[in-house]
Amino acid sequence: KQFHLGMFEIGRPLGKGKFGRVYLARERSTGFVCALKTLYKAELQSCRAEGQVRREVEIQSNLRHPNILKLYGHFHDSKRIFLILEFAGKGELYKHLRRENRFPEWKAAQYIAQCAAALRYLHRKHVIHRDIKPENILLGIHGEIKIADFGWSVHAPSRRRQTLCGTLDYLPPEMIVRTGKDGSYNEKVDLWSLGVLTYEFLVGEAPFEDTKAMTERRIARADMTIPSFVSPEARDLIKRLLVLDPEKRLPLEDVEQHPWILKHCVKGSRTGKPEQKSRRD
Ligand SMILES: COc1cccc(-c2nc(Nc3cc(C)[nH]n3)cc3ccccc23)c1
Repeated sequence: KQFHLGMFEIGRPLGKGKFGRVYLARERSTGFVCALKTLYKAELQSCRAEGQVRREVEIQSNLRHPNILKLYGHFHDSKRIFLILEFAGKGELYKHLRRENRFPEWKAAQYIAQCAAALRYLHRKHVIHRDIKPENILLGIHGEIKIADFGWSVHAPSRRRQTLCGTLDYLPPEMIVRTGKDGSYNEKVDLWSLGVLTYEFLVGEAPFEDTKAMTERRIARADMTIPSFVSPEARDLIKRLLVLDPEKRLPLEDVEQHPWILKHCVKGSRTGKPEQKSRRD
């Protein structure tokens, strides 16, 4: 299907992404609301990120899962590339996390269960996300998780080529120090990141947050302390994901069946969750 800018009514800018801005948009003929992400070609060339964007489009446009942000299509003009993306009504998860400081266990467990389901779907398609962190997760209008930003995703197994920029907090040991026989790694990197995400949801900061050098050292030793206010069940899950040996990390099927997840995610079970009032947002 051919798309072009004239097909869309551009709404308010939602915010600024890495290589451009994101706008609310409506497709004129159908009234369909979406998010239009603009990427400036010049900037992509200067950061040699065209390959990442090509991969993002190729991978994300073939994915269909309720917890993965849909990419409906793309087009470009002389200066920009446009990605037509699903609109997630509640925006960036990390803004909610910063505002609330940390999530109650029932909310964190529901988010982690949805991330695990999305990762299971990705891994079945041999796609590694490689960049699971609050900044790359959006929230749908009903508070459901939408994993976005596949700029770093690749087909497994893989060897990293692009130098890593931005935070190391979420990277597993095997992506920091070349221990793997040929420095390659597999989808188990996403299991480590899921452990970091669980910790950050419950504690409000990443487990290895420190100076760059110290973070690398602490990751390489899985050196973290879990505060005493974290429940024993949640602590158990974190410890089973933040394991140095990728092969010994808890598989996603077992994450979804973990006592901490079942306690908070199975309908009607004792969750201690405040009755969900039908709040007007
Ligand atoms: C930096 O702040 C940014 C950047 C990009 C998007 C938002 C944002 N996004 C969305 N939804 C989206 C975004 C995409 C690609 N699909 N659905 C909703 C929001 C609501 C309030 C504030 C901000 C929002 C913020």
